[in-house]
Amino acid sequence: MAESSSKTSWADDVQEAEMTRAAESSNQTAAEEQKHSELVQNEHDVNVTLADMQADPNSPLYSIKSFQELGLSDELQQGLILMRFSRPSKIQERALPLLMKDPPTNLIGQSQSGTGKTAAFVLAMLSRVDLTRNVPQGLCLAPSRELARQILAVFDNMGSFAKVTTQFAVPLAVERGKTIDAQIVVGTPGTVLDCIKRRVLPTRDIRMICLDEADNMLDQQGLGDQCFRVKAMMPKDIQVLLFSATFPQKVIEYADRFAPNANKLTLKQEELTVDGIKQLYIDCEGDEEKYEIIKKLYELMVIGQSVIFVKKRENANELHRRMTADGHAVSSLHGAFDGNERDKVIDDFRFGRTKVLISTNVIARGIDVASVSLVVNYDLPTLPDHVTPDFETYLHRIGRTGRFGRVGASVSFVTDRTSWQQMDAIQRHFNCTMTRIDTSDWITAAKHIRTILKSGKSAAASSEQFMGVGSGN
Ligand SMILES: Nc1ncnc2c1ncn2[C@@H]1O[C@H](COP(=O)(O)OP(=O)(O)OP(=O)(O)O)[C@@H](O)[C@H]1O
Repeated sequence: MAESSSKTSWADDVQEAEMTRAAESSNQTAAEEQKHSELVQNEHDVNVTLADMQADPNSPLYSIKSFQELGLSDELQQGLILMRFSRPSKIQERALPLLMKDPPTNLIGQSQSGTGKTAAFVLAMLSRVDLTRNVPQGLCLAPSRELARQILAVFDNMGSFAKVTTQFAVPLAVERGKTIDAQIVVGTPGTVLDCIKRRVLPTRDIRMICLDEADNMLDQQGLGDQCFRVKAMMPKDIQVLLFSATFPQKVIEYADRFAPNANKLTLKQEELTVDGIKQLYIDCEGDEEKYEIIKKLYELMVIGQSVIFVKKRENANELHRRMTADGHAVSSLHGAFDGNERDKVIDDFRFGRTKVLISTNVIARGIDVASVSLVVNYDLPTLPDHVTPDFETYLHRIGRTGRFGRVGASVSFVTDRTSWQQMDAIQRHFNCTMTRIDTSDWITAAKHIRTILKSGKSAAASSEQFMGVGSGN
């Protein structure tokens, strides 16, 4: 796999929600501290009951088949062993036979966050590669550099025994003047389009195109146009795959146009939320109290790993600055960082070298870090009008925890009438209830969160997933 570094900011970023709204800490006495220290263990050590979950017909991880029955080659099955996947999840069990049968048929695949959609399309794409030909045969598009890079790593790991070659296609990753001959190309739409236009990426032999986070890409003017233009340059009979946890009504028409006559695996609205994620909220008076509360939260809780979502880059910078000044080890990531910085920040987080990541929506979708046990909506996500709640982004954000059967919690901050209304709308939309954390009694509040993170029939995968980033990183 050839991946070169990047030194510029990213034109292909997922659009960040552009809205603005954004904190008194009580001093801890020695006695309090002692009590707190009893509360603050890393609670997210996971129990092993994945097998039980996969036997529960109501779980999105349920399956009755084995990977062997899905007709994958020995090399791909070895890749699964490398990844430590013993049984398929529901989406994998359902999607794989549809994707692998001939003649190839388009597929629109929806399943809850963290239930293994990536492996479904990666395995399907790998299974169609003609290993004797060193030409691009599969193309996968993702809305952000981080997600494209993560998907590439899954291709590299799953395809390692089959010796499938891959190429990363984000700005500056494609060597100047060199024609891409890797069998699988993973990138962001703008760069891929550019490579095709410059005739660096030959499309003649591409048989399959997959859009991950398809609703997000097709719904955004810039990204959507780029995706349609990329597809227009593909062979006419290409197999099209669209995957996401969400397909809101307004995107369905685009999806049907992009993937005509597709088989569809979809979810009902009430099936969208993940049971293992406990949704909490904290009510506070305004920005200053909000900051004091988050500071307190991190003083009191040792949280495995967590992501704090804010609305804008400036807010990420400011929160990073304040928390650092107050002695918290935090990192931050957003679209203004250059490619190398972004890779370093996400790798440090992925490999546990950093524990708290403050970010914009740039990592709201798809990013898979198993030990994230808490997601904080420091600012609730909104549409560009800065008022209407962005339901899909909310779901994707909280889906950064509770991956593949793990437990996790999300905490959303509400500070005023508008954010109350947004939270209320989110609850009604997903028919879910967010539980209030009473911050007037921190001992109880911390205990409450701890209990949530420890409890639950939901459980982790039988082992930590092998989730390296691609070779050369
Ligand atoms: N069959 C399996 N057995 C064990 N673990 C699995 C299996 N399939 C996927 N996983 C693991 O589950 C985690 C979540 O998978 P993945 O990122 O593909 O979810 P997703 O459905 O694409 O999520 P999102 O909607 O957030 O993009 C990953 O760490 C992956 O390695």
